[in-house]
Amino acid sequence: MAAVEQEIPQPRGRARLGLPKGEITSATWRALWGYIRPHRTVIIVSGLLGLVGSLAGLVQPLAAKWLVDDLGTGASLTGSLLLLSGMVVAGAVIGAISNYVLERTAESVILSARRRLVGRLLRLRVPAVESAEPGDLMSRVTSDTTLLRQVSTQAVVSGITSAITLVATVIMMSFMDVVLLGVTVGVLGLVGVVVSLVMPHIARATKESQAAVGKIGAALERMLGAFRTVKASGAEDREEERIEGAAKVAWTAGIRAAKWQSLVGVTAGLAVQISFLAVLGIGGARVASGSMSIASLIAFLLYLFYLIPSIAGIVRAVSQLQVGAAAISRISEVDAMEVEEFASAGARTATDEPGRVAFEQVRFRYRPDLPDVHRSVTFDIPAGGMTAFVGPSGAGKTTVFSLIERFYEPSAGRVLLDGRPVADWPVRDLRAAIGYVEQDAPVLSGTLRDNLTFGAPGVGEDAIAEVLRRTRLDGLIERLPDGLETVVGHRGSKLSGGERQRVAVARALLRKPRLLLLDEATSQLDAVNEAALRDTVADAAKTTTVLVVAHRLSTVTMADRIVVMDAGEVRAVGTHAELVAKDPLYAELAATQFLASV
Ligand SMILES: Nc1ncnc2c1ncn2[C@@H]1O[C@H](COP(=O)(O)OP(=O)(O)OP(=O)(O)O)[C@@H](O)[C@H]1O
Repeated sequence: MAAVEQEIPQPRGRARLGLPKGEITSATWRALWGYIRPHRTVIIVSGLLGLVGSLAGLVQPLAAKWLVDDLGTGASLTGSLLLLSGMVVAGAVIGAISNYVLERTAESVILSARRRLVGRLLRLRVPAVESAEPGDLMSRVTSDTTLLRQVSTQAVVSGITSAITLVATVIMMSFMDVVLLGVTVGVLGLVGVVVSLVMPHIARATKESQAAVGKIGAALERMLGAFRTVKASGAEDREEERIEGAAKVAWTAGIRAAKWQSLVGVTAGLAVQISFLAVLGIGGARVASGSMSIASLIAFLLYLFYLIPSIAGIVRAVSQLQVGAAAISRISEVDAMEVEEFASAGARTATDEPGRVAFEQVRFRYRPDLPDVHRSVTFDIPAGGMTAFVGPSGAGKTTVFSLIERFYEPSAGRVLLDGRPVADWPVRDLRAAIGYVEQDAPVLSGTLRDNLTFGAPGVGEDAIAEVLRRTRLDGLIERLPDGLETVVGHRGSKLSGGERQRVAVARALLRKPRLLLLDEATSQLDAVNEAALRDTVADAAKTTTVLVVAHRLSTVTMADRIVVMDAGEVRAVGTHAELVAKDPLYAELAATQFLASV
């Protein structure tokens, strides 16, 4: 049959997970709007509350002016004092409520960002994850999302309310004295120039700092993932240096961001002080010349002080936006990574019949820059029974399983389950039909029960007991004081290698697979474990199709058929006896590689 040429999906991860660029683009605004949109009503209401609080404060200088005017005329101060106090209290209460609502909303923004990211990470395609660092991906969920807190609510609201308050204050000032207003605006204009020059530096430093935090995560994951190897290799000091190196980069970038932020803060503060002095000097002269009243000067000065929080609010908002933009772009990079289509809920097909598997001239390589692992693989495996895949290390045996599970797509040819190309199966339905035991038999942290029911949640106690018996794990469970509730440690470190394998097999069997893929461990098992596993597999082969990447003679001799792979091709198919007689490579493998485990 003719090979079907297909594009190899490119792993887009690494290319996209580099150091992000510095600018705030329209994509940043779009992403920011995406985070804010579900909470827009709450944000607008609390923003309005904040605005009311700020504007209530604006009346204070006016009340102060009336108070001073009243002092001059000898009228009663009670009314003005009451108004002033009322304004202060109302402004403070409204401000506090608005602040609480905003903080609460910000936490909700972080939660929904984390939810979305986690959902996305779990659905990424295998090549996309392989081209990224797990620790860096983790830091995007934990650390970068935290940076959304301010930008998503505080920055937006305080930026807008501060800008409105600033405009209102300036209008009020213009009623007091236009000349003094001109002086003030002139000085403050300088702040705007400095701030706009400095902001991109803050964005860049923050991005570097976050990227370094990602590197710390990656380095930690590497170290903790191979903790015993690190210790056994005496590599503690070197690993420490590595992690410290990333921490120092984060520190340097953080310091740089802090430097620029301080510069902005100082500039804003200085500008206000200078305008104050200028207004005091020029205003004093104008009062002396009779061009304005002392009450207007006092009110103007109060408005000037009122400008401080507005300016600080705008400066803070812009700088938070820079910080948030760094986080948004790192999070958006995960959004850009390739995910699997999950159209179906993972339903089992109606049948429980053993599956049929076929490869038709399959060609595959892991990355475009790597050589073909499968050059032209063709085989046909009928339903039921046990088929062993053998061949030298690196022949592409495990890759056969990865292609059946659709972790990768072949560049040419077809992989079929039940005569239907796996590419046409909804991914979840396809995987629901398969039980897969990887070579290193991963066991997850948690209890034995968690691990057993991982692929079949809700499975009954009887089914668990039955599978435990079949995998000879019943004895182990009885010996353990906590039985099925025993915590197995990180990656099952509290279990022996053989036990881990049997737990992985039991987990796969509990899914009642129509196709069981078993990548046999290359490590030697003791006689009891090996016999237990062999019996389990032989037993499973009665009701399901079992494919085993075999490393043991005991496995191949009981196989119904053996597929011999070499250099990305199938070179022979037959039984043990047939292949020993007709295939020199198999005869050699049988005589050398497998003999050790007889
Ligand atoms: N994720 C991957 N990315 C890039 N190359 C890979 C990847 N997985 C495997 N390879 C390469 O593909 C080739 C075939 O690997 P595969 O695991 O299928 O071999 P195998 O026949 O199962 O070997 P073994 O008997 O040692 O387990 C090897 O050269 C391996 O280095």
